[in-house]
Amino acid sequence: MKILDGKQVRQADAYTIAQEPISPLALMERAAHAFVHWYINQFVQTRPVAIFCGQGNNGGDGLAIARILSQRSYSIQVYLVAHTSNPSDDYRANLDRLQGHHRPILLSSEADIPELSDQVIIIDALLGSGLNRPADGLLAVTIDKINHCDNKKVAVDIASGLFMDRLNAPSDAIVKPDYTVSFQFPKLPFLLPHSAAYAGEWHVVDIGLAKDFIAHCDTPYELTDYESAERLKKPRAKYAHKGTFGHALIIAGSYGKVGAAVLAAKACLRAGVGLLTLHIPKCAYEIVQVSVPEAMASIDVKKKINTLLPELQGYTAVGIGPGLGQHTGTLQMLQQLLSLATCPLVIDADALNLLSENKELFGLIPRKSILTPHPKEFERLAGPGRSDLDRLHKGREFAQKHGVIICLKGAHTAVIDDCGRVYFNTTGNPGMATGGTGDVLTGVITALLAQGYSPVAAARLGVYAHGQAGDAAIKKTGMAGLTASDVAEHLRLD
Ligand SMILES: NC(=O)C1=CN([C@@H]2O[C@H](COP(=O)(O)OP(=O)(O)OC[C@H]3O[C@@H](n4cnc5c(N)ncnc54)[C@H](OP(=O)(O)O)[C@@H]3O)[C@@H](O)[C@H]2O)[C@@H](O)CC1
Ligand SMILES: [K+]
Repeated sequence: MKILDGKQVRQADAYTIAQEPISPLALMERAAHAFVHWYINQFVQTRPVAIFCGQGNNGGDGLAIARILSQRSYSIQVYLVAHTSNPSDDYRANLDRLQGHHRPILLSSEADIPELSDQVIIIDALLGSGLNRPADGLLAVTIDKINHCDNKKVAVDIASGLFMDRLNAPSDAIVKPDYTVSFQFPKLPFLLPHSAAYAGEWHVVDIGLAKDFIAHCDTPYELTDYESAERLKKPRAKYAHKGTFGHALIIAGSYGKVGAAVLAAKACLRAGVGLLTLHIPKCAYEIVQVSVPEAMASIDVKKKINTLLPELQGYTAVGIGPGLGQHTGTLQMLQQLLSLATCPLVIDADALNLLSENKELFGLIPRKSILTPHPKEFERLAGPGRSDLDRLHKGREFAQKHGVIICLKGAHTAVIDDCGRVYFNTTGNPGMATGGTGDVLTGVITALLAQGYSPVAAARLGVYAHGQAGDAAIKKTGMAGLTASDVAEHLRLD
């Protein structure tokens, strides 16, 4: 699913109106019905509804939603905030249509803002994607009051006060909803850590904007959702043998961090690799042979760290990093690997830290290698970002400049390809913020690369499957109890 900017959404809107054709008012009605369809599946009729409306089209949606809910026997009360001398035509039309069903209350000062009982659900339709300055005056006061209620809150399209395409200042008044029901597309701030709190749990509803327009819309931002993940998957052929699914080499582990190598190996096998060799220091030999009997071991000359690059011939993908440590001998091995590798690599954890400390090695990284930093590791690589958006721009620049793919890990891990396109992941949960899940991810992506997936597909599908495994695992363990081993165990690539 694509993520469009405000201008593109307006263009999609105008194109649909002209080509379908459909009147703007009928399109607003369709959007309101799509919202209500979601709403009635979520909240029972016995919960009263307070709908706060502005005077743009977002407010028009709110009024249409109020009418449709009232026709469905929901008990509603509309509160209007007059913030412009020029209300939109479709706002006016829906205000007319509401007459006979319901009498809205106009809020003209702070004292008019109602105290709501706990049972009331708040629908926020004050401001939408047409926000062109921070909310102030009575709008800001109303937003503040809404935020101070414990009531459940649902934003129509986007939380009032949240900019779609630019950063808000920390002091801006923005509704903090429990849910956002977004029309046709998610908005970029839903995917960024600092603004995600202003989206709550977000849902996208189809309002029938023209599919051909959307298909041709050029945007750097997309989601990896269920449909796109399914499209990325390659079926496993009936007459396949273990050679069909590649031979992965994972270079991992050091004294005290052998577990990282084990986790990466288990995940690699669960993600369907044909053969796996683990290159490990001597101290890890017995641990690995016992805990991952399916993997072959390549043993380093050193007891506690990896220093000697094995012969690379025959491997279809190489992953390096989990539990590696940052010893000088290991750095030399990494340098050798970067120079000699003929296939793309997966570079994680300590291998990334070694690169950050030795930036002159960037030029050696094989093209289309996959780097999997968490935000701190990314800052060490590319410098600090002033904001999430700035970090994302830095990621796009870095990926293009060095011809690599970056998995910038977070709640919505961003896979950034070497053309600067960004694919936000939609699976996973906060339980996965625990030691070892990164090692599991390295194993999964290395397995997919080894099986012949393109690096971008391996990164997108790997990140998606990793999150999906975390989601499956918490059904048994709960969020707090989730371990990286649970994630590895619940991986399912078909
Ligand atoms: N294609 C779709 O997806 C569809 C979208 N639809 C809906 O339309 C919504 C977008 O509608 P919209 O453009 O009218 O914007 P919206 O935010 O309601 O109002 C903007 C008005 O408020 C004003 N204003 C701006 N900032 C302000 C501020 N801080 N404080 C005070 N005033 C401020 C500004 O006027 P100004 O005061 O600048 O003259 C402007 O007139 C979208 O979110 C969705 O809900 C559906 O109906 C159908 C299909
Ligand atoms: K809103």
